Amino acid sequence: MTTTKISVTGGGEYTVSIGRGMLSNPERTFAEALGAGVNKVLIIHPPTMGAVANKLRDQLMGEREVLLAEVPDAENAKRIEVAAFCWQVLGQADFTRSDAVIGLGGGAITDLAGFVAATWLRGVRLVQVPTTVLAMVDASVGGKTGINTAEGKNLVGSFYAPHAVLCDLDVLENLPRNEILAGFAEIVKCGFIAVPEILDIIEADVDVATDPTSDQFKRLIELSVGLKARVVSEDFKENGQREILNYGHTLGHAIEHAERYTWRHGAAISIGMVFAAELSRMTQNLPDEVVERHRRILSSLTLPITYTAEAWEHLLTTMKRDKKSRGSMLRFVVLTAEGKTTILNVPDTSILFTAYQEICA
Ligand SMILES: NC(=O)c1ccc[n+]([C@@H]2O[C@H](COP(=O)([O-])OP(=O)(O)OC[C@H]3O[C@@H](n4cnc5c(N)ncnc54)[C@H](O)[C@@H]3O)[C@@H](O)[C@H]2O)c1
Ligand SMILES: O=C(O)C(=O)C[C@@H](O)[C@H](O)[C@H](O)COP(=O)(O)O
Ligand SMILES: [Zn+2]
Repeated sequence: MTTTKISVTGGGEYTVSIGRGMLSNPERTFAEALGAGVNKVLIIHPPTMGAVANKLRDQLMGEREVLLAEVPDAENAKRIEVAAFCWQVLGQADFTRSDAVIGLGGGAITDLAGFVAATWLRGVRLVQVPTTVLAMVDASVGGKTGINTAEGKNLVGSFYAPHAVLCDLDVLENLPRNEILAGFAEIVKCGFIAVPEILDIIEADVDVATDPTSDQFKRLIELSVGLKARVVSEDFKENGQREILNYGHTLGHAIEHAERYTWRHGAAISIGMVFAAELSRMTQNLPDEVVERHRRILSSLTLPITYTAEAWEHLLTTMKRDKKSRGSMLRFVVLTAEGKTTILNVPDTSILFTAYQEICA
């Protein structure tokens, strides 16, 4: 299989490589990705990637010193204590500005590793090696890094572009099916906000589309990364256009917070997208069939599309802390048509409650 290379220019120039065999035969690919002059590398990984990280360390050792930092799994990695542990490892091993961090894992790990690389000595080289569908199509690209706080999702972070992103599709072989499907929430997001071809491919045959060995799967990864690359290259720091990538996230992040970060990100934003579609129907005359298409496609991926009525007040409180808010004004990404977005300012939250009732279980 040929490796697809997608260029990104936001926050620096780098390439996202999508292919196979990069981890089983890493020496050349990683030497190229790390670039010249790197003497020390810290691989940050979750327990599930321990064996892969060990093997990678052994293969990269020699030319450079390679250390591992195993951190807690999933959202438990996105905590200030875990970032502090990584800073301690870097400090005790005398990492300098010519050294590098590799983020090897799902989106939680690439967000954490990005944050650690952005903050250590105010910025060291970062190579992202995403190992989930979600991290390949979204989290590893575009330079949003961050951790959660008790008050909300990703409330602390920075924009810090990687030096390279390596998506080795072979690593998905052991990714549980529910994680593959959760990652598809972000792929569906790309479909509704800008690339309807994505929706057609999933609808044509959901089993083939979600099979990591199929051509359709690779095409979906490429289409999603391609969209993200275009958007973040134009608006790295989210001053406008980049907000479209937050479709479904205003409510989705509030659900993750309500569930104390135990839910999969993709599951929460699946519900968030149906909510945003309902809001779009009410305010932008988005046709019923587009709203129903959200429900049909997300359900075909076994993703949730409803949430509990009792949670509303908590969700509203949390949504006010969303990064798109300006003062007391809540702002939502909504659709004017399939593939077309706009921003909805919401001075009066009663309309949000009406839309929420449409998604209550
Ligand atoms: N920075 C961004 O632009 C951006 C974009 C989207 C999402 N995110 C963030 O990404 C996170 C979600 O990422 P995620 O869905 O990848 O979750 P995750 O990182 O929690 O990984 C999901 C699970 O898969 C396991 N895993 C990872 N790779 C595996 C593999 N190859 N084989 C077997 N198991 C594997 C992990 O150990 C974990 O249990 C959220 O924190 C979200 O906020 C960030
Ligand atoms: O890259 C972006 O921009 C996104 O919004 C992509 C989202 O899928 C991602 O979950 C992101 O981390 C959300 O960012 P936040 O600024 O709302 O925390
Ligand atoms: Zn997301």
